[in-house]
Amino acid sequence: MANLSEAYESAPVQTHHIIPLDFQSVNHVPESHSWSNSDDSLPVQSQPLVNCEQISLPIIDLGDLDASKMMGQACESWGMFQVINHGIPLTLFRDVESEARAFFSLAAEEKMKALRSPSGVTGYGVARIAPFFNKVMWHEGFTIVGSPVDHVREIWPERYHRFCEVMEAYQKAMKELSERLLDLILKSLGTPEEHIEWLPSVACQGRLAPCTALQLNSYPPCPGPTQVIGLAPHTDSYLITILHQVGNINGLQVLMEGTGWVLIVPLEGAVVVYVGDMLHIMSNGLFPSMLHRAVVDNTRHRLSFAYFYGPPADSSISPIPRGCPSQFRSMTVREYIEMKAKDFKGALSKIRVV
Ligand SMILES: O=C(O)CCC(=O)C(=O)O
Ligand SMILES: [Fe+2]
Repeated sequence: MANLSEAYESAPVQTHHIIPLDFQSVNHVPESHSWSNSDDSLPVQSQPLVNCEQISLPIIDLGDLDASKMMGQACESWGMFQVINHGIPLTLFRDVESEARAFFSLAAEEKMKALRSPSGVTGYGVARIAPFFNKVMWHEGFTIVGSPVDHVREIWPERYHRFCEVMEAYQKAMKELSERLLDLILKSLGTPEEHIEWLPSVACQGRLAPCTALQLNSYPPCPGPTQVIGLAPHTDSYLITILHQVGNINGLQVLMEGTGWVLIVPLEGAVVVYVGDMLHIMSNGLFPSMLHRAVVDNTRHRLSFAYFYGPPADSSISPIPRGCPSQFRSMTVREYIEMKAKDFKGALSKIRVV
């Protein structure tokens, strides 16, 4: 996604919206992080942050002959599903976990050496959506677009190779999985392949690179978990997100119409796949891009890895013609990312035409 950098450069973030709290040095929730009585409010304030309802998301076996149909149904009804038999070795998840833990357990001043720049994408920092809220999230992250080498070498001049190799292997595996999943999801929509030249299955030599990013999320244990929010409610921007939740620590919640916030309990070995805004647009609103958030634990350090996959930066996205009027105008991936970086809550409604 190196070629999307300009979209982010056009919306630089102030340094205080990048530097995370030094979590190791606090034993109470500072006012800046206490969301309990803030105007931002937690959108559905009446909903408990913890002990909320749990749901069983559809679990789809990638080897199932009906996988495409099942994915289409899950995307339509839930905006998400879990995948098993995805072919990603458990050892790869463990390697990413061990590198992520090595990084996030460093002292704050060490992690600061890998800080994201105000107009950059790769590096250490709080979530990009931070400027849109008055309160600060109980979260630190490491975003990787392309290679993290320049940032990690600052910290580990001797052993940065290992971190980079593991992240590269994970990005490669996630890219392949994203493309398999997208082929199946788009098939379920009856997409005429020749209309989408960037589709993996139509891939030809010289194909433009898709926009991808890997986000390592860290939610340190919190002395007041009900006062804080790990990641504030948001939808993801690209086509699909593949999320791996480390261990059996609950955290991911999704806002379901009529029910409220529900917990997506981690399932060992499975990944959660969700529809992002661009797939919502392509499906002409048929597949919802769900609002989701992360809550934190009071004793355990939760990690999650989110991989975002989108079309090449200059390709245009628009609803796939399926006989109904288009709900969205077409725009390039770059334009959409720029809009969302400036107005993350209003971007989708700005391009809605009906
Ligand atoms: O940590 C989680 O469960 C959610 C992460 C997420 O939504 C994101 O990185 O966009
Ligand atoms: Fe997300």
